[in-house]
Amino acid sequence: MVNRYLREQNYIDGMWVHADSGATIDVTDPATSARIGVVPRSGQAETRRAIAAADAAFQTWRRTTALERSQLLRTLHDLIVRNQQALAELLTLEQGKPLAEAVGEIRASAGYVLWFAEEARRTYGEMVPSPWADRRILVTREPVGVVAAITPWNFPSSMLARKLAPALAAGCTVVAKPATQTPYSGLAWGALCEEAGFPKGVVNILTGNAGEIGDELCLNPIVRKLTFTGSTEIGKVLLAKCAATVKKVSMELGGNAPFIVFDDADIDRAVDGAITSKYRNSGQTCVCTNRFLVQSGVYDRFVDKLAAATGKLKVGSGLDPQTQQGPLIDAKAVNRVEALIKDAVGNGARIATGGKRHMLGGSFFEPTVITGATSDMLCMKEEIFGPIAPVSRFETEEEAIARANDTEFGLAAYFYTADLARAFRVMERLKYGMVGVNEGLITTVEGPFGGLKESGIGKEGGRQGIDDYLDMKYVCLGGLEGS
Ligand SMILES: NC(=O)c1ccc[n+]([C@@H]2O[C@H](COP(=O)([O-])OP(=O)(O)OC[C@H]3O[C@@H](n4cnc5c(N)ncnc54)[C@H](O)[C@@H]3O)[C@@H](O)[C@H]2O)c1
Ligand SMILES: O=C[C@H](O)CS(=O)(=O)O
Repeated sequence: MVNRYLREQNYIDGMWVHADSGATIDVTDPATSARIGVVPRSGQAETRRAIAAADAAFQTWRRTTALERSQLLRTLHDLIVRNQQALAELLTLEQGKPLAEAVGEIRASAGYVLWFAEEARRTYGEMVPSPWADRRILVTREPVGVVAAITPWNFPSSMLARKLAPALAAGCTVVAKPATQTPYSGLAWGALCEEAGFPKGVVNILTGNAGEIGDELCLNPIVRKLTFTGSTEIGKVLLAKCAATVKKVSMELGGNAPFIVFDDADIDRAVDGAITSKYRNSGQTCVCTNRFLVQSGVYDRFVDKLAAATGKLKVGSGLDPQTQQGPLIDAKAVNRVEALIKDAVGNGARIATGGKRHMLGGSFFEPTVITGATSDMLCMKEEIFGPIAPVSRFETEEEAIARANDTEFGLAAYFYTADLARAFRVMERLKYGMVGVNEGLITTVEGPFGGLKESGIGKEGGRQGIDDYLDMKYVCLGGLEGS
């Protein structure tokens, strides 16, 4: 495969290197499982070297000025924008999403870099009025140091952008491990940072044995912060391991988004929002709607319109410009989706459209609407991470809010209503980190992204996104008699 950003080696201390053993991991086409390339199968030793390189680089990088870091990040942003097509093709090849969505992800990545190029120069401190005539009170914010970043396969570029950009802006250095299924978009960040002129060791990207690399990143005391995006299950494992050295942690974890449609909603707008929120990346996003709660008065109309729109979605290769639904990430994901449908139907749900593997075979699956869903079904309780839309009926606002909140997750929630008073009542009672009101696509760098409860800790993007990469220091400046 010819792509100027394809790298099949680790990027450590400014060098492209194989795993010490020379061992590799196959990278496969999500649709067919055919091998498309290899990456290093690294472990603890390579990770230790990457951490040491980041630590050495930090001693200099931390002393660059905010303006210098801002200018380098702008150079990085411009590089990403100029090469968005090549980066998007690489992303679609390894992850499968439609090329248009991949271009959107690359543009979002560039957006995070530009945002934090600007935020780099606004990490203000404070001077607090002193109670003592001979002393002054200063509050400063300083880079935390070496940051470890572990990212998922579903947005292999933008999830790393959300970590690299604020970390570099704050003056930190980074060791990143991309997902095993989609390593190339992560390694491409090494090539981009190298091309932009970031000093060696500031950014280090390595692939390999997730457990071994993860253990070293979590347990090595030189690493002062772990930022993780992935499943709640793995997030809990890493959170516990980071306790041993009391690291700062950011956790962007799983979701179980409710999508509530009230009787007074604009149904066509709600269906448009439902399609976007449910089927983006073939339902493989953390903020995808996981369950639809529809008030009785509009239930039949909403289901009919949603099923009709879902049935029109074009399934195919992500490289085909006509495709709206690419393959799931692998065969395991297909089996999981099938099992959720079987459980729902076995408990009385009905299939309004879809419901089985697509005729294209491989990891392609029919976008599916399930009606008559009830709260005891697995698809209403677990993160689906696939193109299934379970629809359940409700009677009252109280019932909708109670059911929406009845989950250990708290990432994103959506609801549609024309009633402003109801909008405020529901918005204020939903226990979620992010809420879309009459909108199904809410992610933007300006909005602080992150969840509550078992959906995570911390925010990415927004004014708040750089805070997790800074330590606050209080300085009492004495000996100022007569000042
Ligand atoms: N909240 C968010 O912003 C957000 C964004 C994207 C995805 N996600 C979540 O991510 C999940 C899907 O991504 P996934 O399947 O890659 O998640 P995952 O948890 O299986 O893997 C995430 C990353 O952790 C690594 N990993 C796995 N086991 C590890 C271990 N023992 N030690 C160290 N690292 C380990 C993987 O290699 C990968 O790089 C979903 O639950 C989704 O909701 C959340
Ligand atoms: O999967 C989770 C991503 O954060 C989705 S989004 O593109 O940021 O909305």
